[in-house]
Amino acid sequence: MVRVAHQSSTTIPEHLLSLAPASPYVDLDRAAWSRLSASTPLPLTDDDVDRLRGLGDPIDLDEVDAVYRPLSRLLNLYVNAVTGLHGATAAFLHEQPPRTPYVIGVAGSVAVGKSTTARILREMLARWPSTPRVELLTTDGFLYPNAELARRGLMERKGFPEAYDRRALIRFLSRIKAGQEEVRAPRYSHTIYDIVPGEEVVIRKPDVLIVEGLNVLQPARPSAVDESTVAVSDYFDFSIYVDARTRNIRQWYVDRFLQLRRTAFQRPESYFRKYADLSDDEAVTRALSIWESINAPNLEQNILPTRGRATLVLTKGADHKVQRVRLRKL
Ligand SMILES: Nc1ncnc2c1ncn2[C@@H]1O[C@H](COP(=O)(O)OP(=O)(O)OP(=O)(O)O)[C@@H](O)[C@H]1O
Ligand SMILES: CC(C)(CO)[C@@H](O)C(=O)NCCC(=O)O
Repeated sequence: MVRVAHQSSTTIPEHLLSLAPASPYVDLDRAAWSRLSASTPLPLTDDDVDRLRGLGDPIDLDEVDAVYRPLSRLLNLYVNAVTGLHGATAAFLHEQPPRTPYVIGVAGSVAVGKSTTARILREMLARWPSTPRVELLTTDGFLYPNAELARRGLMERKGFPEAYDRRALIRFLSRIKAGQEEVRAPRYSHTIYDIVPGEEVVIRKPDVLIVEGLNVLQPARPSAVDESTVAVSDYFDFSIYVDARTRNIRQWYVDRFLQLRRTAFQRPESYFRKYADLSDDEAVTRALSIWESINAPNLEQNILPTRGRATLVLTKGADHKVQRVRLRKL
């Protein structure tokens, strides 16, 4: 038997160290990241941030200034660069440049704060002269209706990849990218916990479309032989993964459940009406049980493994503030 001596990393020769795979990301702490946009104006006010904040998310103008101002500047540079590239292709082909929306994906766990990130970005990007029309879409609308989930035995798998009509989502995105005048998607309601029959979201040729969802960075299924070999993220020009420690996200989920119990769950049409009258202890137990049986396994098995596919990773601390930003540079 050959014994391999333990070698500390300090003893690895310099020329071998350079062979280690380079990370595709540049890793910046909050202060370094926020210094990158000194000359970019901050277009939002305290009132705007109050309006855009999600339930339980303490985001404030300071956070928007430190984290979202540089991000909106970076995205503005990218949008202009892609427009230039489309112009180059069109000039080469002797064609008019196409007007296709710039598509941004926002991924991350349930309760991590994706929708707040998406709403803030929408507002910031809309203030740039080159992208006045920014639309937002959540992939919740592409969940199968509850009746179909029940038929497939998937009611306890909401948010898992198999609970979505992936083909319909891909069809939707291909129409968006083709520059179709009007593209429609089903509407999901958190209150009734289901697709709303007969209602649609209509997207009309925006300059930027932000697509937010748990599953947006999932790779294509390798076994499929039809259009589903395409991944949702193939339609993205840029993607953001909102990241945090699982134990913090679990806490945010439970806190939000307690808040919803006093608000949305009270509505007669709420699917969770049955939880409205639970005591604090009972509500915490119920929320933890949903978290541990559905949202945590989905995070671990399906969402976290897609983090390395994102263009940008925002890492939040226990106080929801972004502590670290990783930007793909390769
Ligand atoms: N059962 C519910 N009833 C009413 N509103 C809800 C319910 N669950 C979530 N919401 C609201 O809908 C918003 C979006 O919730 P959703 O579950 O899609 O977000 P998420 O996936 O947890 O992501 P994030 O918190 O990252 O935006 C939340 O901010 C919350 O206020
Ligand atoms: C609709 C999703 C899947 C994503 O937004 C999520 O909010 C959800 O309902 N998850 C299922 C478990 C739960 O009710 O938290």
